[in-house]
Amino acid sequence: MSRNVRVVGVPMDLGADRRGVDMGPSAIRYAGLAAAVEETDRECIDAGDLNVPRPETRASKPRPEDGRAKYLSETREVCASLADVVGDTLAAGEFPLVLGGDHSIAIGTVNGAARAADVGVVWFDAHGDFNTPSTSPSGNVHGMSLAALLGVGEFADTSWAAAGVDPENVALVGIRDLDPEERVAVRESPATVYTMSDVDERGLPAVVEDALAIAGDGTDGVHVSLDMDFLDPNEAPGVGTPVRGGATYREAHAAMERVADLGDDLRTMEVVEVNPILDSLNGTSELAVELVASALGKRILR
Ligand SMILES: NC(=[NH2+])NCCC[C@H](N)C(=O)O
Ligand SMILES: [Mn+2]
Ligand SMILES: [Mn+2]
Repeated sequence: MSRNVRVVGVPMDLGADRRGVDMGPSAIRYAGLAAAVEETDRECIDAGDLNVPRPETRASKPRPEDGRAKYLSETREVCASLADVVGDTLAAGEFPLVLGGDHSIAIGTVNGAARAADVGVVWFDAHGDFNTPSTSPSGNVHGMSLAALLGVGEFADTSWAAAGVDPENVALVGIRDLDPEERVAVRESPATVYTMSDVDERGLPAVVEDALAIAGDGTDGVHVSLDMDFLDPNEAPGVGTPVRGGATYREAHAAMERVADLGDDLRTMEVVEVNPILDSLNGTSELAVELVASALGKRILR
């Protein structure tokens, strides 16, 4: 993967209950992203941030068509522009690196990635993000994004599903917190779920190798979605929905080193859910930068 990297920030917080995750792109840049990318012998072009409506200035009433999902229409608009940027970046031969923002933006990234190709997805997360408006206990769209882009449940009737993504080519890694109905939905889905118990039994590198093989099987490339709450909160405290028992620092690096082994088959990547307000001295952003570098091929000996 020797393409130039185009960074796209999406200061999105409409899909999460907390303000602050909108500052993620800025904090990740401040933690040295461009220099870390350039250390992997690629040019780092920063496309700036997409425009995201602020919750304080939205039209006062929620739109009835959004049902129980908060800011669904606004999220749809942001994701449509993100999909355009990602699609154009790929068409220009560059590598799109998307910075969140909450995880709802994955709907846009994956739609862009899948616009001109069949893609598989590896979803590193404590959560399944497999709720739908009717199953979500919170109404937060960041907990529905994977279901939305796969067209699960009510999302089957929307145009959210990324056409080029077959759920058979989707693997979730690190899962340890599912809502009751969400658990049923992931089990019924053809997507493969590697929970933290699988990681305990088999080790993370072996699990990640299987996940990447599932995503790459018969597809044109792989999208990697890294929710920073995949990591243990001791390592990554700056996230809105922390869950104990996550990946360690070393496991996360080992996982991203396997991702780097994809080479040119790594099509797109996003890092989401960094919330600098909840962080300790920007450490979660610094870790996000390190993990991006590992995914782009940085190694200890070079
Ligand atoms: N991308 C995330 N951090 N998602 C957390 C989702 C939490 C919970 N399952 C919900 O749907 O509200
Ligand atoms: Mn997530
Ligand atoms: Mn999560």
